[in-house]
Amino acid sequence: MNYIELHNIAKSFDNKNYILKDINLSLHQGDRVGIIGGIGSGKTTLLRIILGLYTPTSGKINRNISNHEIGYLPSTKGIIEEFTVRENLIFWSQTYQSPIHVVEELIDRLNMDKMADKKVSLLSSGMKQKLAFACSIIHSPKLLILDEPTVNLDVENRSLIKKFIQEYPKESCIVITSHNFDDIEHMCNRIVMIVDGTIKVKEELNKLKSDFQSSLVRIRTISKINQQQSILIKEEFPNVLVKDHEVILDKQIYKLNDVLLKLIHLNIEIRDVLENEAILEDIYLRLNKKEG
Ligand SMILES: Nc1ncnc2c1ncn2[C@@H]1O[C@H](COP(=O)(O)OP(=O)(O)OP(=O)(O)O)[C@@H](O)[C@H]1O
Repeated sequence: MNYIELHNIAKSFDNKNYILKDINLSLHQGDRVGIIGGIGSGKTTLLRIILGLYTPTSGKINRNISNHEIGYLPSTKGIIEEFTVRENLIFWSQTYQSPIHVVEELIDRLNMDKMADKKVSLLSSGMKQKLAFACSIIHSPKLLILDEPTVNLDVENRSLIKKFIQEYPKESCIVITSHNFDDIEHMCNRIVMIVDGTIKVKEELNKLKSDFQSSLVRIRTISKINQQQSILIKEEFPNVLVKDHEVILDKQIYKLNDVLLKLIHLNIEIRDVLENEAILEDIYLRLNKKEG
């Protein structure tokens, strides 16, 4: 079942510059959709269109879900600063008419007992993030829209939220934006990549990874690659990705041996060479590179 279908959606705030163009996207029951894209690429705008908070400039939206069945974690948090954590949860549970026992369950599952009676204005940004997440799921929504759910969180709480999302009822649909590709890989099975306001990639994560697996090679280095070395590598192999401790190349474009020789020539010590291993971050950088 499709909860929401977007057909040829475009959005402009000033009728001149288009933030989004030609957006076609369906959100199905069971989907875990990761929306990725650079800063200001239009991810939040797209979420707000899905939610009905922004009206598209053109295009058509079909909805098979009521607003009460949707949960939203905005990037700017919708929590009440004057209330305590528990009072916020009670407020949202009453707003959605969900059973009151859910409040205590969430406090327990999300490890919030120590902060439960603290005023929100006294909480750290990570604590506020966790509370905002709890508020967005208090009514067990069928469609859960999470704008950067793990931002500001420490490792422990990030993994708590990720586990919660992984265990969320399978028949729901979850849409997540994040700049943390590792988190997206752990929580999502479909990837939507936005570049220049259009959907550049809309694909199953596994398919995307297997498409890139055959040709990407990662050379990990012991020594840190400095700026000068990076420039020299890029001069000869413009399409490789150079990071502090690794060089990623596409075997369809360059010979592995040629790149290895170059690194050795530049006195860069090699740790190992990993073939057939694609991670979302590399795929994203590579797709962005091609476009640029
Ligand atoms: N209400 C608005 N009025 C005018 N411009 C807006 C409005 N909301 C967003 N924009 C513009 O739309 C563009 C996309 O913003 P959006 O917040 O959707 O990006 P994003 O991909 O979520 O960015 P980030 O990763 O930085 O959170 C930006 O240039 C932003 O300034």
